[in-house]
Amino acid sequence: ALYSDPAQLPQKEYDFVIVGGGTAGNVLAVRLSEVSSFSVLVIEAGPSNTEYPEIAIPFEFSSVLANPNISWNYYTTPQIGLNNRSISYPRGKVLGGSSSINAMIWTRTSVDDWDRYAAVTGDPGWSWNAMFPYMLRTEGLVPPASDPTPANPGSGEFNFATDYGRLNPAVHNTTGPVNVSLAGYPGDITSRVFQTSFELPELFPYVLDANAGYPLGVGFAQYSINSLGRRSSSATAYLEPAINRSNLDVLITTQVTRLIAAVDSAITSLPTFTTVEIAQSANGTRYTVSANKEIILSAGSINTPQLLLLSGIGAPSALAAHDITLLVNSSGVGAGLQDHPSLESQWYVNSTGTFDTVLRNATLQAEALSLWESEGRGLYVEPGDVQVVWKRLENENVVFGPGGYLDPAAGPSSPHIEMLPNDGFVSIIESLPDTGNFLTMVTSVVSPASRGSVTLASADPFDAPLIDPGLLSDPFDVLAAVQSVNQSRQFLSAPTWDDYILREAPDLAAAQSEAELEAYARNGASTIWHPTATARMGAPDDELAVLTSDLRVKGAQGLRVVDASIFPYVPAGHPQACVYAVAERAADLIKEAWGVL
Ligand SMILES: Cc1cc2nc3c(=O)[nH]c(=O)nc-3n(C[C@H](O)[C@H](O)[C@H](O)COP(=O)(O)OP(=O)(O)OC[C@H]3O[C@@H](n4cnc5c(N)ncnc54)[C@H](O)[C@@H]3O)c2cc1C
Repeated sequence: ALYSDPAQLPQKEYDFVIVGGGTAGNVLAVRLSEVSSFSVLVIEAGPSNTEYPEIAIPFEFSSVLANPNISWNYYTTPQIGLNNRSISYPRGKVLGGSSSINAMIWTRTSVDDWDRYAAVTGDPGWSWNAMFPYMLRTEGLVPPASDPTPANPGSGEFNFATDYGRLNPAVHNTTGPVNVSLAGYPGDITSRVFQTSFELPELFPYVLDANAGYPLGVGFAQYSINSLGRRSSSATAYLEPAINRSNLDVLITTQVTRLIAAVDSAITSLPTFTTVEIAQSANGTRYTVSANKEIILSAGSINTPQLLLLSGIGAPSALAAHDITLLVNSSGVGAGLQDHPSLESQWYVNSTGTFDTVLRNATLQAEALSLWESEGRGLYVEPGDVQVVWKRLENENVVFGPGGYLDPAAGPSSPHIEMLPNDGFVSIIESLPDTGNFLTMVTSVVSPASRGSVTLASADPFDAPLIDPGLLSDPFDVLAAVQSVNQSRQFLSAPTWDDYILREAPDLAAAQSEAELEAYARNGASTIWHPTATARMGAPDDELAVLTSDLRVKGAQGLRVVDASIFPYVPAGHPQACVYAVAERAADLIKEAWGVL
């Protein structure tokens, strides 16, 4: 059942206490409560997703992510690589967590990404082949909104209405909880993006399905969106159907303030975490709830390291600075934050068919919203993009050759760069100009070399931690960001764009020399919101690994981390599908540990 007041909770003890009803937390809640003898409590700091119906509208995601009632409203520290700018750093604070506020792009990344996780942890269970069944388990592929025709491979000329060679059904599952679909609205540029892969096949080959482990090329993006054009989140896909289970309780609008080790911990060699302290506000009453079996931290890549530190798990100096008693010496907590720097570059286009036209016209917006509501059709069923381009750097041999950079990508199947062609003006920094129609290339460095950190600003759990993603702090990432702009220009040089592209937006047009492009990147870059690796798993002898490969906190008992913090490297793609798959595997690891699998 759902509770919003800790005083109303029917039990003080559960087998499993899950901290965070977000992407991973809800998967665990549902999988663990499948075992009728387990009792499970989820504690979520934010409200219920059902109180915010706009969460369901894909096209509204940019206002949803900025809604202060369902986000932690974080900012980064001044970023040296971004000319000392502090940038907004939204994280979901609502049931579903960031899966309720994200841009819904669904990518499993590459074979090499997963095989690297297996290699660095020494656990073959994290390899692509071993994780593939979990990627399938979480997914329920459905036809896109307003497009119920089954897949029908085609090639060459692209016709949105009849050509469905847009994914490979053999690598998908139709029966899992999260609805995944292709974009349900054709947009203005879809056929030209597709055509580019035929006009420049050496540079931008067509890839039928980027979720088959080999993403490089131009392909149709997949989204966590259902056939009615509604967002599918861990709240709607996992939690809602299970919320009435008698062995599952969910407590919302309540923050876990620290984890408490059992008093008799001192007599065992490792502290055993058995209890969570919770509160609804900084000065509110503190309550406690206990876990008979395990506490599972699924608070996300910012709040998980914050909670570990607040609970005495971290580097001795980081804890001493805030007078927190050290229980577990773990210097990797918060240390390895990795994120994807992104840039938005705009071109003026010779069309009125982009979404800019709708965004400037309240009547058209109301019509689009009503079409979405009544029929699940039209512009509002997708977030503004349809396809995605995954690329490695040009002149790789030069970039990574003798005297060059170390290649931060996991291997040859992993991209360095992502390009997302958007059907209108998209910018985190500027608002929509009064006139003109646009194409935006949202580009990101998806295999970055930079790393940053999450540290405590104070010992008060209601204070935001210090978030330093280190964006563009490594020179390789600057080079890759510059190349992402060069490659966008190359992409739009295909003949199919000749009668469509008018000119570059002024700030882009001014960025021509290497130095100008670097300045353009540093002035314009932000994040595509993929922080990871703040409590990473690793091999037993890896001192900076916070977790063993079965996601237990090293040096402690009774405590696991299951969320985006666990990745040793940021996945070279959008991480949500990876987080779901990790949580599915984690549920099996936990069931196995307690003898029910
Ligand atoms: C704006 C945005 C856009 C994105 N776009 C995409 C995309 O298009 N595709 C993609 O694949 N990925 C995207 N991502 C990333 C992806 O959504 C995340 O990597 C993923 O959802 C993280 O899952 P998680 O379980 O680690 O954390 P979350 O889903 O964030 O869950 C953590 C939960 O824990 C709760 N919590 C935190 N601290 C506490 C506490 N102390 N007590 C109680 N509860 C707590 C939070 O409120 C939250 O609900 C995006 C992210 C954002 C923010």
